[in-house]
Formats: sequence, structure tokens, C-alpha cells
Amino acid sequence: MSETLDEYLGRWAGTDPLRQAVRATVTALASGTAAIAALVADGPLAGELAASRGVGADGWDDQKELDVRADEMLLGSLAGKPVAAYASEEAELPVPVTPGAPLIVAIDPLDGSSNIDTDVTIGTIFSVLPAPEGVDPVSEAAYFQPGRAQLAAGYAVYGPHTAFVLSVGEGTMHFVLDRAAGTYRLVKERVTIPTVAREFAINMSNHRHWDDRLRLYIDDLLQGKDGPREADYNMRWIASMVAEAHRIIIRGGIYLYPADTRAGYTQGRLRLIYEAFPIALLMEQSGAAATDGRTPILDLVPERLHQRVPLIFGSREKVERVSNYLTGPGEIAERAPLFGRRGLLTA
Ligand SMILES: O=P(O)(O)OC[C@H]1O[C@](O)(COP(=O)(O)O)[C@@H](O)[C@@H]1O
Ligand SMILES: [Mg+2]
Ligand SMILES: [Mg+2]
Repeated sequence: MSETLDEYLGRWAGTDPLRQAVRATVTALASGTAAIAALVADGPLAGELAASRGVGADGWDDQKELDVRADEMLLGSLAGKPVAAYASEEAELPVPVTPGAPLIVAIDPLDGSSNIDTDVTIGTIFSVLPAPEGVDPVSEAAYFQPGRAQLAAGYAVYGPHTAFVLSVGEGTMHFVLDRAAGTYRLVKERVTIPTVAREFAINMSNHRHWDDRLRLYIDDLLQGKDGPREADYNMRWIASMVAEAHRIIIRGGIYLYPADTRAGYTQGRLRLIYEAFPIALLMEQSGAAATDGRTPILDLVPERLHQRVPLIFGSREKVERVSNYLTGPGEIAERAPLFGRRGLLTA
């Protein structure tokens, strides 16, 4: 039998007190996700998990029963752990957990809420940060740290099996839930994201709302072998970012949720602190990349707890190519005149 998550982190932490705090926090969150996995697997037998509970913390997204229950379960899993504050997509402000503790946690308890009732993969995304010195840890300002300050980040995906992917800043590890034992087991110690993959994920229905340069990049992909990329691409859109991230962790590719002109989307859709930061750490620690189109996500410093950000992540050279399109002249200048401004969908 392969090593459990706790055994692995025990070996990593040794006698270092901060690492032991990270270990205790991550294993607690992992047990919370194992409980959510069981609930998700019961589906409608567990009640009306997709029933609406009103609007979420930023007064915009519909909040579902499972969003609320997952949030309660994860907060509950941290009781008595070395975590001073817990911030969630589901609550406007952070809440206290263990006063004086060295860590703070930010979480998207349930990513892909629109898929709950359709039995499509959903997940949980989390970020563990140090409690900053000289700032009230139970405040929004405690979370205004760059993504590189994260001590640990990861996600669970509730798919046909439940996977748990984690980085503590030394590579990315892939665990799978052993349901009989109720624990996660290591299946891959060093994830390396393939650099070559001909798959992209974007919500194509927003095509007309994008920036021209982004649209040009996608239109070039759509032209396949006949266009400037000279290769055919396949498209995926699960509408659970965490499931797209997992596919990219396993076999490469690129995910884009850009800003667009719709009201409420001018800064993108995904949240910086508890969606983009943790996924960006996992990408970089697997040899891939994550940007907002210009700046590496991990270099950004948040100004609001529920701040949104345009998010592009995946195989490094693909992410760099998008940045060239967006910031030009690079990629665009290099394109043969033949391909001018005639995308398939804009011809
Ligand atoms: O419905 P859209 O606009 O395609 O958005 C899908 C995106 O929204 C999200 O579901 C947002 O996350 P939540 O479900 O946590 O709100 C992403 O996971 C996903 O990629
Ligand atoms: Mg989400
Ligand atoms: Mg969510």
C-alpha cells in the first residue's frame, strides 16, 4: 500500500513547527473533503444538494445547498487546528478558528456549483497562508498577500474517483481517496505537466464579448491545420475549473477564463485568493504556468477578499503564447498576412 497523505506530510514536516502546523491543517482539510466526497457520491439520496440558498458572498452567484454544506464541513474540520482564520467564497468576511494560530486558510468549498445536479465532476480548492505579523488575522487585510506567500495549496476533485492534488512548495503531489480506509494515498510524488497537448478549455459562448486579441488567439486555434498554428486542437469545457485543472495536471493543455465586456466580468470570473492562487501554485510547481494575460498570477497582490481575476493556466509555452497575443506585437506580428484578421467565427 502506498503512503497516506498524513504519512507523507509527516516525513516532510519532520520536527519543524510551522511545517507541522501545515501538515495538521492540510490533513484536516483533506478529511473534510473525504466527507464531502461521500456526500457528493450519495447525490439526490443526500437531499436537494442543488437547491438554491440565495446569493453568495459577493451578492452575485447563486448559492446552492451543497455550497453551504461543504463550507460548514470544511470549517468544522479545522476546529482546534493551527488556523487563526477561515475565509470562504460563501462568506463575506473571514471567521475566527483558533486564536493566535500561525496560519490562515482561504477556500472555495465547492467549485463547479452549476454541475451539482448533473453528476459532473466538482471539487474543493484551498490555500494556506501564514497569519501575517501586525495585521488582525481575522480580517480581509490578512489575505492581501501575494500568491507566492502560500505555504500550501491544493484541491480535491469529486469525480469517478476522488483525487487530492497538493503542493507545499516542493513540487506537486497527486493522492487518491482510498474509500475503504477513508484516507488519501500517494499515487504520484512529482507531477510534471506535459508541454505538448492540443487541448484548450474556454467558454466559447462568450466569443463575442472578448477582447479582439484573445479572440484572435482562439480563432487561430480553431483554424487548426489550415491556420497559423498548423495543428488541429480539441476543445473541452466542463464548467468546473477544478476539473479542468485536474485534466491539465494529468495531460496538459490550457484553460482560459478571460475578462470580457459583460457586466460583472470585466475583471474575469474566477476569484484571485481562493481559486486562482492555489491553482497557480500547483501549475508552477508542476512545470506549467498561470497568468492574468500579463503578470504571473502568483505575483499579484489582492486588494479585496473576493476579487476576481482573468485566469489563464496550463502548459507553459501555451500560456506564454497567449500572453504574446495579448501584449503583442510578438505573436501577432509574426502571423503570415494570409491569416490576417479572418477567424473562423469572424469571417
Ligand atoms: O458558467 P461559466 O461562465 O462557464 O463559468 C464556469 C466557471 O465558473 C466556476 O464554476 C466558478 O466557480 P464556483 O462554482 O465556485 O462559483 C468555475 O469553476 C468554472 O470554470
Ligand atoms: Mg469556484
Ligand atoms: Mg464555489
